[in-house]
Order: sequence, then structure tokens, then C-alpha cells
Amino acid sequence: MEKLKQSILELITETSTNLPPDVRRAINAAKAKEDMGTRAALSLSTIAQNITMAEENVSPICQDTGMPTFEIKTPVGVNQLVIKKAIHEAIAEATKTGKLRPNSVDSLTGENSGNNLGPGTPVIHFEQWEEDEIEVKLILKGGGCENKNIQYSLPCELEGLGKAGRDLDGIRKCILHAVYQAQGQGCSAGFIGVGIGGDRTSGYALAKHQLFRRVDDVNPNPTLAELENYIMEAANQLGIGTMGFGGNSTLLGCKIGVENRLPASFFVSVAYNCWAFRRQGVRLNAETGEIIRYLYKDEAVSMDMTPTSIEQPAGERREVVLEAPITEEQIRSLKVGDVVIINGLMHTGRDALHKYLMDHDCPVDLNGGIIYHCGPVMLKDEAGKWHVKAAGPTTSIREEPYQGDIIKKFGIRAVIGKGGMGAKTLKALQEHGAVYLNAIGGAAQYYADCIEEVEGVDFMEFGIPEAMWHLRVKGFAAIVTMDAHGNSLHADVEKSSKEKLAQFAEPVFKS
Ligand SMILES: O=C(O)C[C@H](O)C(=O)O
Ligand code: SF4
Repeated sequence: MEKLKQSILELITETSTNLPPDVRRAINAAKAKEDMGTRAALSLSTIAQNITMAEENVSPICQDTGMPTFEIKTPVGVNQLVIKKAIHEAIAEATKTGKLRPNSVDSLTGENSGNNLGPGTPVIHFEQWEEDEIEVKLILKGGGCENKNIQYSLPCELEGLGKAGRDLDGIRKCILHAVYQAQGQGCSAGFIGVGIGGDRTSGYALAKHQLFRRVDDVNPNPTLAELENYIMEAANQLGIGTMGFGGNSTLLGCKIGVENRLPASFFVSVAYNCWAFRRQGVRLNAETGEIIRYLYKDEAVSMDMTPTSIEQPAGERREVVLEAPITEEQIRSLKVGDVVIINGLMHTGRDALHKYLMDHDCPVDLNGGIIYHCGPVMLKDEAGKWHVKAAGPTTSIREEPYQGDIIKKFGIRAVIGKGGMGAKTLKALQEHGAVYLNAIGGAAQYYADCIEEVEGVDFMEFGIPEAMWHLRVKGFAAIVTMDAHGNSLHADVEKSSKEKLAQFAEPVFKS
């Protein structure tokens, strides 16, 4: 098995940096459904551009390279311990070379292991089979979409949809609700895997397992095939759209599996995956470990990048250039829908920093400044200089308990993230004079390319993703989705999508 580690390293790199053709086709098709010049179409162009850049740079499509999860099938007699060791070595190496972000964090101390290894990471499932080759499948599913997974216990009451009973129609309602509750926070348009039945654990495992199916396959169970088609049709009428900006494409794929359940339990488990649906697989020679072929590669699919990106001006959309320190007057002139181009300095800050700043001072002056909810992939060169390898936004709503207070305490004028924030932050934006800017989730290469210089870093003890990076940027484009006048695109889309969801309350599958 002398080639094994190298083959696994190649699989990890390929999965992190190059989206498979079936996923690319789904994104191109989604873009074709959007009207030119809309926020959704422009965001999908940026996404397409990002996918292309990641492949060309051999760098992560999204900075959150997720929880590496392997599904492996081995012929009888193959030593699984050898495979596990090779996976661990390859994971550590891929982290060192910036193909993976150090993502394994001690849940009690908060310490980042630094190499993606630790209790429970990576996840490896082995199975034996009758074939002669080894099959290794890998999924890199990020934390933001993982947070939007949801499990229903039937019967239950669902907002907008009413009672969901223990039957096919109840299952239908749960799945639609799952798409609705994700809004744009899991970087829509997304893909869902659904597990019907099992117990709480096996139900989720079944749901996640569905994500290994090809986007264009047909469910062999005709009832489930019909349900999958129905969900694709209905979910795309919810109007959540790319990044929750509204639009015609909300769901890119729906795959449903079923297992038996206990008489007392009836779970519907939904695994939500962002558009950055990174999964790949290989067949390996069981003697040498050499790659025989890839599993999710047919023909090469190039991405449709027209028009080029969100900064493309269109119609009445206003484009405003901002550079810190930003004045209150500049902020109050902005409104939801404006495209903002940022030059100059911004500071990253996410979960650990927000918690810390609540009762500590900040090492840099944030007055008039810009905070970017981002946990980048960073590499240090031999001269000790840091370089950004991937730097898209993280889900902002996690900072909702802190953000309003932090804005006021430090005089922040702009918060950049994705998925939007809640009522408390909206109020603080209005009172203090600040804006929330939505960057395109997952567009980690697109944004890394805007970063000219890493000016410094604080709180390295929080680990690379959580540290406060001081970044000098040029041409960083984002959209005002919450302004200083009490307007929130996120609140609007949530309200309108809930109304649309309610239109699907009537039974469809009669039992
Ligand atoms: O951790 C990150 O960088 C992003 C995360 O996957 C998210 O979607 O919030
Ligand atoms: S930032 Fe978005 S694209 Fe990246 S892992 Fe999180 S949910 Fe997925």
C-alpha cells in the first residue's frame, strides 16, 4: 500500500478545491433560471467565478473545509488500521499545505489541535464488500450548513404548515420546512439529504449518506422518486434564493432514503449542504493503494460566469466605495440593496472574539471600523509572513447575542458576514449608525483575491479561524442587506418565504 497516503492526499485536495461535474451542472442550471442583473444572478456569477478560481489555484473553494467524513469499503482481508493511519497522515499534511483549514477544536477548552486530528476527527466509516478494490468516498461539509441540519419527530406542528402526521404527507411537510428554516444561512442554494426512519443517530447518518448520491440520479423507490421531484418543485417556489437574497433557485438537489423505525419513533432527519457541495471518491488498487479512477467525474464542466460578479453595476443599483474610518453620515446614506466596495483595513472576528470583547478591550481601534465575520485559511511562509489562502464569510447570526453591544462599545460602522442578523443587531445599527453587509458565502477564493496584505494578527491563542486578523483589502464587494434605517432584507425574505410555505399546507400525498 505504498501509494495509499498519496492517493488519499490527492482525494482530499481534489474534494476541497474542485467541485464535481454534477454539482457544477446544478449550479449552472440554477443560474440559468435567474433573471440577469438580479442579486441572485450576480451572486451565482460570483460563486461560479469562485469555483473556477479554486480549481485554478488548487485552493479551498470555501475556507470552512468542514468535518472530513470518509465512507470506505474494503475487500475482505485488507487491514483497515493501515488505511486509518494513512488518512490521518494525509489529513495532517493537507492541513499543513492549506488544502484544509485547521478545524478540530477541543469542545471543553476551545483549543484548536492545529492539524485536523483529535477525538472524533476525522470521521471514518468502514464497511466490507465482495469486490477486489477499495472504495474511498469523502465529504467535506462545513459547519454553517451543518448547523442547519434538522430532525423532526412525527407527529408535530410546523410553523406555516400545520400538523405533520406519521405518513408520507407529514414527511413532505417536514422536508419543506427544513428548507424554509435554513433560509440563506447554510449558503443556499443548497442540497439536502433526507433520512426517513431509523433512530435519532441512524436517521441523521442515513440523511448524510444520501449526499453521496449523484445530483442527477433517480431514486429506485418510485414513491421516494416522486417525493424528491415534488420537493424540488415546491422548495424552489419559496423564493429564498441564493444566499437568502430572494430568487428562483433555493434548492439544487433532494435525495431521500428510508429505513425501518421503532413503533414509538418516527424521525425525519435532514442534512443540509451548502452550494459548496464538496464530495468526491476514488477506487483504489487494494495492493498498492494507487488511484484507479475517480467516482464523481464524468466530463469536465466549466462554470457560467456571466456577468462577472456582484460588483457589476446594473440599472438603478448604487455602488458605493467605503474605506475605514467610515463616518456616520456615509453609513446613513446607505440603504438595503446598495453594493458596497471596500478598500483599506478590516478586522476578522467571529465567535471567540465577540465573546471576549464583551468584557475586554480591543488591541486595535475599531472606531469607524469594519468587522468581518470570517475564519480564514492562513499559511505562514519561510520569512514568517502570513498569506491568506481562503477567506469567505461565516454565518453571522451566531454573533447575535453580542453584536449590538460590540458595535456600540467600539464604534464599529460596518459588519460583514453572511446569512443576516436579528432584531437586536438591526436596532443597534439604527441607533448607532452602522450597516450589515452580506458577502457571498463560500466565495473564499474570490474574497482572498481582494486581500492585498495581512497587516497583523491578535489572539492567535484562539486558533487560526478564530484569531483577529488585520487585513488590507482592495475591491471587496458586498451587499447592504441591513441598513441604519431599520430595513432588513433577511427579515423581508423570511416573512415572504413563510407566506409561500403556508401555500403548501394542503395535503398532497393522501394516505
Ligand atoms: O466556519 C466558517 O468559516 C464558515 C461556516 O461554515 C459557516 O457557514 O458559517
Ligand atoms: S461558509 Fe457556506 S459554503 Fe462555506 S462551509 Fe459554510 S455553509 Fe458551506
